[in-house]
Amino acid sequence: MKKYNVVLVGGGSIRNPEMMATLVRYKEKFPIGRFVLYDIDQKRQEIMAQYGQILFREYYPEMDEFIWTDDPDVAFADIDFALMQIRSGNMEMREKDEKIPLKHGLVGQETCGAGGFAYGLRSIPEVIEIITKIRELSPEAWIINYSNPAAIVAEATRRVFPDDYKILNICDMPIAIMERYAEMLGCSRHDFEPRYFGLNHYGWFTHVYDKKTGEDLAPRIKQCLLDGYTFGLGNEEHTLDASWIETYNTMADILRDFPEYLPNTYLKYYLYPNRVVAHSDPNHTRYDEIMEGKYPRVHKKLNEIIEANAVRGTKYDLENTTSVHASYIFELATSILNNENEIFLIIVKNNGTIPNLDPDAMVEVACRVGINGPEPLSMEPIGTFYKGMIESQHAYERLAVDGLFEKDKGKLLQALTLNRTISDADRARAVLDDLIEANKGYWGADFCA
Ligand SMILES: NC(=O)c1ccc[n+]([C@@H]2O[C@H](COP(=O)([O-])OP(=O)(O)OC[C@H]3O[C@@H](n4cnc5c(N)ncnc54)[C@H](O)[C@@H]3O)[C@@H](O)[C@H]2O)c1
Ligand SMILES: O=P(O)(O)OC[C@H]1O[C@H](O[C@H]2[C@H](O)[C@@H](O)[C@@H](O)O[C@@H]2CO)[C@H](O)[C@@H](O)[C@@H]1O
Ligand SMILES: [Mn+2]
Repeated sequence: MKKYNVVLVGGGSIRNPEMMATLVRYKEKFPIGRFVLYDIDQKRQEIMAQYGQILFREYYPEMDEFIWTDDPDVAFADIDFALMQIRSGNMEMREKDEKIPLKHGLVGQETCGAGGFAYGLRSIPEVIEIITKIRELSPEAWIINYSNPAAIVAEATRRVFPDDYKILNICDMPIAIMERYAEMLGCSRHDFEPRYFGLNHYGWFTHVYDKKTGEDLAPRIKQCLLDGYTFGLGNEEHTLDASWIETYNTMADILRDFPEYLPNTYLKYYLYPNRVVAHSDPNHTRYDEIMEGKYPRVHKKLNEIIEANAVRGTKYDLENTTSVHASYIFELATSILNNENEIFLIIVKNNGTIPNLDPDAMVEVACRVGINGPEPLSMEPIGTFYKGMIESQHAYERLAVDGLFEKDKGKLLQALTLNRTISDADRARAVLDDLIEANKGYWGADFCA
């Protein structure tokens, strides 16, 4: 059986332990020849590499080679799959993305509103540079990108690599929501076949079909939510924190106001920005929660494994090492390679899938995915409320990318003014000036006032 060469771009990511452990679980369906961690920060990926050595020695002796590097020429040569998870500007900039808007009384979030805008303008040049390099060295590689904010990153990759069907932009939020529905109904998310539409972090489930019977379970899920079902802590590292639990539980509020479809969690930032700001602490955001929780928790576990291995050469326990996020990525990769044509939600060029939206918009919809890439499932036209919401957000996304590519501050101001979390030109101008200052050296242009 053919073995595949895989590079994980952003090798120091805090999600890497679960990615590597999931790689092991998929070795039958997705056998690996060479596995590469690539990061601009070798020091950051050192601990991941040490863990990987232990893991692969014990559970993946069939792997030919495992390396970690900060050299793109080494990392991207002769690659079949690139999985991209970079955080441009790292957590230091995430803190600014979250706290600067809050100073202006605006939503401060990693991927939405003014913070997501700043992050997007940093991500786009770096993602494009990496994909360009991958294409130079491995023209046929599949590139699965989930570096955020995926919506405007996808808009940029569509423009720069228009015919490249092997670049897939994805998000795990809908799948993480489906995992929560499955807990609610006492089944598995693999029992579901979703239908979904929107932009990334800005969409709705229209149906959640039972794969075996064809029954649409959406009405039951809605009823449970409206009857007061509450989400508690999840089983995974990323669902252990209070802010995420609150976000999951906001889905019921959204549904009470807009009962037609099951909402994505992120709609809370666009539908209730004032409430979100009122409940935010400008000095303690998701950034702080991660630095106090997820980062030390993951590093502690890795250090324990590395120390135990040094003393006893222990067999490390693979239980509880995967995640919805990692599983989803490998489910997608294997559906491509084995031409399984399973359904995934992918960010693709609309091309008439949602008939009454711009054909060029990068929409997130249900697609069958096999060796020839994603094939979107066509939909009925969407209603006026959803169309209006999506069109204004899509205009924001396009203007943000236009402004970056054309080095046009006026378009950046137009973008932020249109964003529903802002909707006011005075506030858009003020926050833009602060973001320009904070992002000097990142946006690829000097957007002086
Ligand atoms: N689309 C989704 O649904 C989804 C889900 C989870 C995570 N993400 C995204 O994945 C990314 C990683 O998240 P995380 O919390 O695991 O990150 P993290 O902050 O723990 O790690 C990110 C890594 O990226 C590296 N990096 C930064 N710029 C780079 C560049 N230009 N080239 C190579 N490496 C670079 C950093 O050095 C760091 O090691 C973020 O963009 C996050 O938003 C997206
Ligand atoms: O605040 P963070 O950095 O912990 O997470 C931000 C990401 O949140 C969404 O993702 C999922 C996560 O990846 C998944 O594993 C699940 O278990 O928890 C998160 C929320 O439920 C989002 O889709 C990503 O785009 C964000 O980067
Ligand atoms: Mn996402």
